[in-house]
Amino acid sequence: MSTAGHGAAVRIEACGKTFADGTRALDPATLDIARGETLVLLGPSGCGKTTMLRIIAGLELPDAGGKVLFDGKDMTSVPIERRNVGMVFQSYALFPNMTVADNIAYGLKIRGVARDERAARVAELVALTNITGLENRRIDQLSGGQRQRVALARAVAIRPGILLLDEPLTALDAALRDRLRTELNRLLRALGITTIYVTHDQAEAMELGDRIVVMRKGAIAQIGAPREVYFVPKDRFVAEFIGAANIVEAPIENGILILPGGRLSIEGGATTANATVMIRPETIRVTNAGTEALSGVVDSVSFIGDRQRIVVSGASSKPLNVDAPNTIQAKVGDRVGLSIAADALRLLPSEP
Ligand SMILES: Nc1ncnc2c1ncn2[C@@H]1O[C@H](COP(=O)(O)OP(=O)(O)OP(=O)(O)O)[C@@H](O)[C@H]1O
Repeated sequence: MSTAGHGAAVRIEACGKTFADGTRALDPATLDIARGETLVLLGPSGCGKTTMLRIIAGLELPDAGGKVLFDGKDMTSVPIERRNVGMVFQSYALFPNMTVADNIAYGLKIRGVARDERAARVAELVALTNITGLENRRIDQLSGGQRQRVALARAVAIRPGILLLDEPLTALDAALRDRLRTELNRLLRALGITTIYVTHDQAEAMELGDRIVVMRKGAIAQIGAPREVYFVPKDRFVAEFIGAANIVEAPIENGILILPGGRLSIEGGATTANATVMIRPETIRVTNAGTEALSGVVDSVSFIGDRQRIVVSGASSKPLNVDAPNTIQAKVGDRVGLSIAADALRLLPSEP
């Protein structure tokens, strides 16, 4: 028996949502999700992620004119139970008094799958989600992480074409969240189900997503592979939402960024009176003073273990955050040189 490779392609077409009280949760959006792809909807609270997920699930109707298509078939008015979707939410919604095995098999049972096949499917999923040995426990005898594994096993037991996950790891503590994220990644790749994953956690989005949809105030700010949205953010909002970003405002003259602490070459930098430039903290190298075109003074040094965060003032109009190897010796008050490659300076559109 194989559970691999049966994902459906999803298209949402001009799907917007205005609630009865007038709240505009989602501007009309069009989005194609490939068969087997993991697409992450990422954005701050209230940006419309859950609304988009609920429209795909069939829990919410899009405004007039919007369409939801699975493998080219119009599903817009098909109820959730006939969409062949599996769902997992932040809170587990498992049956607390049933055993783990009965929870996982529940959807199979109501679909009339024979007992032997149910047992085989449960055994396979218990192994896949690393909960072997817990089959006969009741849900209320499990830890949070174990419950979330059961919820996942139950959602994929029916072999859905589409798996919808809404912040499934948010309720867990940080260490467990990290571990489950890695496991979930492996599981999604193994199953090949088309997955739409809602989160406000950018690390989760980058690890799990084939593509990330960054959302802001009901609109799509950017769609791209994790590396693309990280290295080539479209605007300041995306730059600051995905990872740490230094945003520098300074003039550019003939391809040279003019900063209080020195001058830097910038790719594609036409002359501009007030350019907005993003610099990721890990692309800045701290060197000896006097060796670089740019210099500043160390404001603070925070040892983080695998690296250190050094804040340097005087180089730019605002202090620069630098992620440096933990071997660099820098003390507060030291004058240091800063080396930044021309392609690490990312010009952003100026905003009012
Ligand atoms: N049934 C509803 N009636 C009215 N407004 C709603 C309803 N459901 C959601 N909203 C509003 O729509 C907007 C988008 O909500 P949504 O739940 O999609 O955001 P989200 O990005 O998932 O946020 P969060 O991460 O906080 O869950 C919010 O302003 C929310 O208050």
